[in-house]
Amino acid sequence: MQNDANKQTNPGIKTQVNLNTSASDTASARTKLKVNNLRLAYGKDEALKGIDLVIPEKRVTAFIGPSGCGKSTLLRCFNRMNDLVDNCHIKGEILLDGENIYAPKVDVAELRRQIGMVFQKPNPFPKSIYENVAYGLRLQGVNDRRTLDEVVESSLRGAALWDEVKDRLKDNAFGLSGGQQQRLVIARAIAIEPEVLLLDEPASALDPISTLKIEELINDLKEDYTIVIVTHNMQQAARVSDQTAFLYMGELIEFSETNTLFTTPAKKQTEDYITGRYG
Ligand SMILES: Nc1ncnc2c1ncn2[C@@H]1O[C@H](COP(=O)(O)OP(=O)(O)OP(=O)(O)O)[C@@H](O)[C@H]1O
Repeated sequence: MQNDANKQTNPGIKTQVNLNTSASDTASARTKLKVNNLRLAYGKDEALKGIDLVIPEKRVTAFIGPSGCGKSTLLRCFNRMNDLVDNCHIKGEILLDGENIYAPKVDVAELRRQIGMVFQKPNPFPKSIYENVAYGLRLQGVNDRRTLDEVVESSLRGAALWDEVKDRLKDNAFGLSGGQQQRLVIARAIAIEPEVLLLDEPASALDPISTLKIEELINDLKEDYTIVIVTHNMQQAARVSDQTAFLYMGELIEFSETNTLFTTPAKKQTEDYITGRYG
């Protein structure tokens, strides 16, 4: 999905790249996810045409590219969300810590616990702030009050929301602002201790200040989690990610360090896209 207000095609991008992680940092990172010749078709329409990609652990990887190029489809493959789509055919493999997540023996519910997902529009449950965060643990059968209290607090702190909600934990989550709701959803995701967080345009429905908070949060979260983010906003990709994949019409055109991709792209198609010539 696309939010034109956030769609950035500003050639000035080159001055705003994230300089936090060097190429050698990423090169030395352990591989968390490995995509091997991944092909996906909705019916007869190929949306992913043989993707190969390595996602390093505890780094932020961004997917960019024009609308319809397959960013969200690729993201959804990592926790098998596309399994829920009728007539969706997938070939190839995705290895999580070396194990193919598409192998028949894989427990998909457990996979989705390990690989959490946050969507474009905040989707808290119609419950209290506390119960939103406790939800996953309760599903796992945890009902001990002290354990729940501890996890709710640490998850809300982890999502940089605790100070804003600690005195209103029993209030309905719908009373929070959009940006707070999105951080609540992130708290709900991290409460069950995933290893990977998939973020599908997590800030595109938010105002600039909430967007900034989410970007700061992403930077903090990568200490503990492997993060993959889809964004239309190239400045955002440049600010938050360590490496960036540029997709075009179902193909991975270029994948490199974010600094490199935005300053000296290897492919003309990438350069055309980041300088706003199409997209
Ligand atoms: N559930 C679906 N059924 C059929 N076709 C789909 C489905 N989801 C996506 N597609 C198609 O797959 C292609 C890739 O879509 P996808 O949403 O992954 O692209 P995207 O790059 O994330 O786009 P956007 O930036 O607009 O969200 C598009 O042609 C889209 O129409």
